[in-house]
This record gives sequence, structure tokens and C-alpha cells, in this order.
Amino acid sequence: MSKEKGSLSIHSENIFPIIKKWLYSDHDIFVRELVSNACDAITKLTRLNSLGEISLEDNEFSVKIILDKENKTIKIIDNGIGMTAEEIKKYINQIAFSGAEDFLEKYKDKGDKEQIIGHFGLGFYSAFMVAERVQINTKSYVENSESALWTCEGGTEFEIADGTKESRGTEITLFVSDEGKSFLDEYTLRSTIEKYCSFMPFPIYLEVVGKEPNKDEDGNVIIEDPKAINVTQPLYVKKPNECTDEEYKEFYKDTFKDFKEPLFWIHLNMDYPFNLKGILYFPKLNTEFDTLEGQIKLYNNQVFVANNIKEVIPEFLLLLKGVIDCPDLPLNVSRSFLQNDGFVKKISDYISKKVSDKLSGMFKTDRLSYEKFFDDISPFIKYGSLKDEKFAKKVEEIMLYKNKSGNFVTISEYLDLHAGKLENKVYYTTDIVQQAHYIELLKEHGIDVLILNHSIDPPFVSLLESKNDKVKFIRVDADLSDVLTDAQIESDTEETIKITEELSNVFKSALNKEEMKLKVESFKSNEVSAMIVLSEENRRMQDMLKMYGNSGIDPNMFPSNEELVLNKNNKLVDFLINSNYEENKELMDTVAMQVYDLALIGHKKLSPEKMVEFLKRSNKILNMII
Ligand SMILES: Nc1ncnc2c1ncn2[C@@H]1O[C@H](COP(=O)(O)OP(=O)(O)OP(=O)(O)O)[C@@H](O)[C@H]1O
Repeated sequence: MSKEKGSLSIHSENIFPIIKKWLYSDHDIFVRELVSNACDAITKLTRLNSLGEISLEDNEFSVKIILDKENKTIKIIDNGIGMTAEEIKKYINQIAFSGAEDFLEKYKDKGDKEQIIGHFGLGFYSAFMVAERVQINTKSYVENSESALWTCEGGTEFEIADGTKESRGTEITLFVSDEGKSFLDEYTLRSTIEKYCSFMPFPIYLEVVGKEPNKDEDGNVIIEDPKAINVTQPLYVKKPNECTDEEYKEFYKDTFKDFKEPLFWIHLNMDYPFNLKGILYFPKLNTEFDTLEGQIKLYNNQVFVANNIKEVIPEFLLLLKGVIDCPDLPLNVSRSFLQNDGFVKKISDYISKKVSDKLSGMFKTDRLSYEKFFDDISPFIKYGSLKDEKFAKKVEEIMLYKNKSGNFVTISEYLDLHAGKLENKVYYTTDIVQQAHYIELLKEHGIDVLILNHSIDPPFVSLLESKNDKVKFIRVDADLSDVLTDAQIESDTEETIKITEELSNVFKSALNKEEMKLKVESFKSNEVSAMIVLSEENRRMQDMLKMYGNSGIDPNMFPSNEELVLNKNNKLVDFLINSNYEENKELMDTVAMQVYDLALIGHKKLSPEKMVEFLKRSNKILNMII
């Protein structure tokens, strides 16, 4: 067969329903598309004025939305550039022919193009998702032009006639269909306008036909100035040095309806190599990390695109609250979808870098404030480190750790403070009450203990260790070597082996615990009789099994390796070493059980049965001494 070339033909009657119904995922999008067209129409007019192409006498620009529930109509009226009948035929009748693109092409060398929103030439048809008939009544800015009226009932047929519009601009009337009737509700319509148009560049007013005016106590009508729904100059478009703290806080409150003050914020303002403006807020936490939910609103030229778009905003930043406006976003026709290319990744990297720069800056120049905020921001930094390697690297040195007295140190500071005492070891506690005993003992030996009690800490600690093999985190009950006397070396001597064996027999018999592990050491302090230790690796493994509770792994595969460490320097232990078990069985059993339970209490919560037993025995012991 010979080669043939040609162009595809599209039947408008088949493609039209697709555009109307399936191009946009949400019905409410029509508000965004029609109001942004109205704003575009005004922008074009002001642009022509500033280029000297026309000379405008008025400068009161606005978009009015009129809801008429009774007649089931919604009107969107602007006093922008308007259209002639010819322009309607060109821009509206030719689907996917954008007047916005046409305008930009015509004036491409004059001024920046970013403020005009439309460019696909399809947005207008979203009106048919909620309307059975749409009317355009419009009058062009060009002097002596005639008003034109375009009507279409959603098919491929349209009608164009003389219009009735006397002043410049466009009035779009939607005759709302059954499918769109929810938008005839004032609250729904208002919230949709708020959602998409909050930052659009011209004031938008909503008027409801037949709405009872507000009255004072005496029944007199209160005359109120109409109030625009939107803010035409959102704070983020201003330069950072022109914004006050109060303005930042106010903007936060208005945008996120969060009445708790944010901790601090980052004003993003970038012109090159891409345009990006926005403000990211660090919210105050008062909930556990797991339930924390941020919100990042993404805008394109002051038009809302979507919330929490993962492609642009690094996932961990979704814990923050903020707005980001990037006119250069490679958006799809339906705007909420991004064309995922390298550019989007660059934006995401830039935002992440800005956040780590801000945190490093604060750490270096205002450590006090940084420490004040740290409890709130630490889960965020830890989560960020787990999710983003580059971020992790940047914040590694500025990660703080709190001790029991509320002081913050970095890991390098901790290691410096313990130089000569600890070799690259960092002691931490997961529970300052439960593990108080161990913390106290370490403190007596001049060793500080850091608190790592958040659910994110175990994976975070593993991450740190995997990146720095010189630092090892050890929970206070995992290693007693730093509270033992140097004489511990003697633990291998024949005498110690013998004592250990004898005590082992006593404890196994008293506790009826054949599998128990026991060790005898010399503590620097003689007050403590015994402690339980569980190696760090072993405990982490157990914690992991608990976390993945129903993973099907049998926890018995990893037996608990808890070990009872008896202090040879303690009087009670001494008594057990030097007494004859056959002759003093009852008393020695009681002492052994009590010593064991005391060690256990310092290590973990007793089971209810164990607790009852312990209390009974304690009373019995008290009775013995009176
Ligand atoms: N209110 C209006 N005033 C003046 N011209 C308008 C108005 N609404 C639409 N137009 C013209 O109709 C064209 C088509 O509008 P439509 O919303 O379909 O596409 P667009 O805005 O160009 O692009 P997008 O699909 O990205 O929204 C516009 O480019 C504009 O020239």
C-alpha cells in the first residue's frame, strides 16, 4: 500500500459531551473558570491601558456574581474587555481556541504575561456541567461596538443576536440544571468562590436576589457597603521586608481559620529560574504527631489549584500550613493535574532547601528562639529527615535533643560534654518516670540522659546510626558498664564465676524461673541491689515486633534476653552470697524475690498479678521488721 498522510478530523458533536462532562473532575470548577475569565478580561483591559493602547476613564474594576434562586440563574458579570460578535465566534465558538493565548501572542513583547490565567481555550465550557443553557451578553471596550448576545443549550448549536449590554464588559448567565442545583444554595456558592477565588486579583462580590437585608434592633435596614469575598493582594505577593509580623499572623488566621498563632514562617519569593511566591507556616502542635495534618494550598497566578499536591510539595512539608503560588507550573487543562517533569522536582527541591535554610539560620543566629520552638518542630524535622535525604543532611547538625532538666544539646555537644567519659555513646530514655532509677544512677556518674520518647524517635535514631557509625544510641537500661567500678574486669575470676553460679541457683529456685539470666558486678554505688538490663539490639527487635503486632512473626522466635545484674557491693546481695540456702531458704527466697521485683519495677511496668504479689510481700517484710 502506498504511503498516505492526512489530518485527523474530530466530530464536534461527539467530542463536546466529553469536554463538558469529563474534562474536569469536580463540578464546582465552573466557578474558577468563569471568574478567572472575568478577571482575565479586566487584566487585558488594564494591560491595554498601561500600554497606552486605550485611555480608560474609570478604574473601578470588579466581578459581580448574582445568585437568583427563584429563576435558577447564576450571573457572572465583569467590566473587562468585553467581546464583539466576531470575537465570540472566534474565541467561544471555536472550542480550544484561546483568546488569552491570542492576546498574549499579540502583546508578547510588551510586559509580563504571567497574570493572564487562561490558555487552553476550554474553561468556559465547564459552565455546561451545571447549566442547561448559557448566555453571554457582552459589549467590547472598542468604541461604538455593538453588544452581542450568544446563547447555547449545551449542544453544538448556538445562536448569536444583538445584545442588551449597555456598558463595557461581559455578563454570563447560567440557567442552572438539575445537576448544578446545589450551587443555587448561597452557602455552597459562597464557599466555592472562597475556595477558588480568595486571592484573585479583582474584587469579587456576591449578591443574592431577594435576600432580606440585615436590620438593627429597631427593625431599620442597615446599609452596608458591599464586601468583597476575596483579597486581591494576598500577603505573599508583597516583598518580605514590607510585611509585618502582625500581617503574617493575620494572613495565617484568615487563610487557615486557625486561631492558634503559628510559631514562625518562611516567606518564599523567587524570580529566577522560576517564579514562586508563598508563605509557609510552622503551626503550633498540641496533638500527637500522628494526628498532625498540615495544609499547603497551591495557587497558579492567584487562582487556587489544589491542596497538598505531593509532586510540588515535599511530602514532609505537608505537615506545615501555607500557600504557594507558582505561575510557571506546568498545569494540565484541568489544572489540578500537573505534568510531571523535572521542573516540578526543582520547585520541590527549592522549597525543601528554603525550609532547611530557615531552620539552620535560626539555629545559628537565634538559638534561644529555636530552642523555644523545638518541641513543636522536632517531629517535623525528624519526619523530614526520614523522608528526604538532602534535608536530613542539612539539619543533622542542628538537630537538638532535650535532657530531663529541659536543656537542649546537639549530638556533637553531648559527645563533647562527655569527652573522656563516654566513647561515642549517647544515653537516652524513653520514659523519664519508668526509667528514673537508671537516669539517676547515670547522673550520679556525671552522665546526662537525653529524652527520646516520641513515636518517630526509634526510626529516627536508626537513621542517625546508619549514617554515622561513630555514634551509638543506648537506652539507659541497656548498658550498665558506665556505672560499674573498674573492678568489673574481675567478673571473669574464678570466685565471681562461683558466686554467680550460686546466686543463679538461689534466684532460679526462689522465682521458679529456670531460664533466667544473671550476672554479678560491682557497682560504684552500694545503694542499688540489682538492675535489669536488656541489650539495645534485643529491645529494638522486641519493640519492632510489638509495633508490627499482627505481622505473623512469632515473638517467641526472639526470646527476651533480660538479664538481672546483681551489685556485689550491696548489703542484700552480700547477704545472699554469704548465707546458706539450705538453712535460710525462706528468708533468702523473700529477699531474692524482692530484689528481683525492685529491679523489675525500675525497668518496666509490673503485670497486675506481679504487682499484687509485690505489694503483699512488701507488707510482709515490713511486718517482719517491727
Ligand atoms: N468574561 C469574558 N470576557 C471577555 N472574553 C472572554 C470572557 N470569557 C471568555 N472570554 C474569551 O473566550 C476565550 C475562551 O475562554 P475559555 O475559558 O474557554 O478559555 P481560556 O480562558 O482561554 O483558557 P482556559 O481553558 O485555560 O481557561 C477566552 O480566552 C477569552 O478570549
